[in-house]
Amino acid sequence: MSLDERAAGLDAVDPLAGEPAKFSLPDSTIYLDGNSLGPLPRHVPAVLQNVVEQQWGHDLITSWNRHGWWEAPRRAGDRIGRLLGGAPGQVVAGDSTSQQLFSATVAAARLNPGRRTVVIDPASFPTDLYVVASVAELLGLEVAQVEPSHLQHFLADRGSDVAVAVLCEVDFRTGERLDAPALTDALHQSGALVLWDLCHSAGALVVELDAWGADLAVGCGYKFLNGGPGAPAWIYVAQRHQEQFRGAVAGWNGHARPFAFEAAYEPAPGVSRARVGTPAMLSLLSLDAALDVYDGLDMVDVRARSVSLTGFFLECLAELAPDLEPVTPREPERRGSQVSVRHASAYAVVQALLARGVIGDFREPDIARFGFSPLALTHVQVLRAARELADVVATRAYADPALAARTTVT
Ligand SMILES: Cc1ncc(COP(=O)(O)O)c(C=O)c1O
Ligand SMILES: Nc1c(O)cccc1C(=O)C[C@H](N)C(=O)O
Repeated sequence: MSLDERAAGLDAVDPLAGEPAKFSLPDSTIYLDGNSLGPLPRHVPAVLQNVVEQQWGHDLITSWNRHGWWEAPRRAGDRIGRLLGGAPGQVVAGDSTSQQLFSATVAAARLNPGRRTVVIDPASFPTDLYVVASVAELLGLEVAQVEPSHLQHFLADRGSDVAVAVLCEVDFRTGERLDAPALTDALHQSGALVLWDLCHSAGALVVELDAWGADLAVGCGYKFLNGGPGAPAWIYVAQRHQEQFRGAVAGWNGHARPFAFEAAYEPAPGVSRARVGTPAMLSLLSLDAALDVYDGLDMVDVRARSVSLTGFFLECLAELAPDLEPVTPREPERRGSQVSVRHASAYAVVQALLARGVIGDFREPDIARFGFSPLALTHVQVLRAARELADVVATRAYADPALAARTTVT
């Protein structure tokens, strides 16, 4: 069977074949960067227009009550929680991932007093490394950079001093996925807590935070959750830790009685205590609206689509560009919703693809990265993207010196 027939066949039997129509993307574009900025769900502009003109413009301050603005962080949080295997009441949306990570790391150190080490994977997204270093500096803790494959060994030696490990489930460069339940268990056996960064998981992978027994987790709203540029992040605090949870910043939105305007801080019951200040409401309501796309969907089906799209891309590359080196694991359970390939001119390869309407991104030093929004793409588009990539490599279209000049920031 030809690749064209395979692509058409996969789209024809796809139980979620109607999902791509929910997104607004230019016809001329194949968008493979949903792990940096998710595409725009078609219905969101109308919702935002109403938020701006009716809620802000007309209903003004009454919208905090009338349009549920005050509850929006918890409302969006519960909707995100459902996608992460978290029962209601454990997730709240707000702030950036970096800020949530900072708060969650501080909270973890406080939840596990007497232990002086924070473990982090050196391959983490850099903000995680910076945040953990700044928490350690502030609280007088020590940072240990440990590769996940060495974690068991490290814990056998120094586990009794580990307060928390901060781990990204999916490597943002390679797309490799960790065995989160096994690592969570190993850390718990040493008495350590785990803080999962699920930026590259939420909305694309089957995450089971409650079933894993995760302690804390954070992630962003603008990647696979499609909340829009700069959409708020979120934090998960397992029910069992909520009464002791104290984040880095005690702000009035997290107070037990915010509108009593009391001088002394008393944390709100439950996960609301992880709120800090006034949320960026337009962005939060954009995220909340974008989450409608997931209503009624089971993450098992979403993940099946992600595996099918990424697997088909790998299959196409194996046939069309056999010399290209994928760095993403071929085993579906070991990869996120991303395929990365290594190429000495990866930056120029990505630029050449951009000129042909295929949007991926480049990651230092030599990675061309393609992120698959599991609901927005078709297998026919995936094949077209693979053909363009194979052609760019085979014809050395990337060798044009104009493409090698580093002119972009992302
Ligand atoms: C794994 C990971 N963590 C954290 C971040 C940073 O998030 P923010 O910019 O919301 O702080 C990103 C992406 O920017 C990321 O990929
Ligand atoms: N957050 C981003 C931004 O504000 C601008 C450009 C890119 C981003 C990203 O999210 C990058 C992303 N975390 C990555 O995995 O590379």
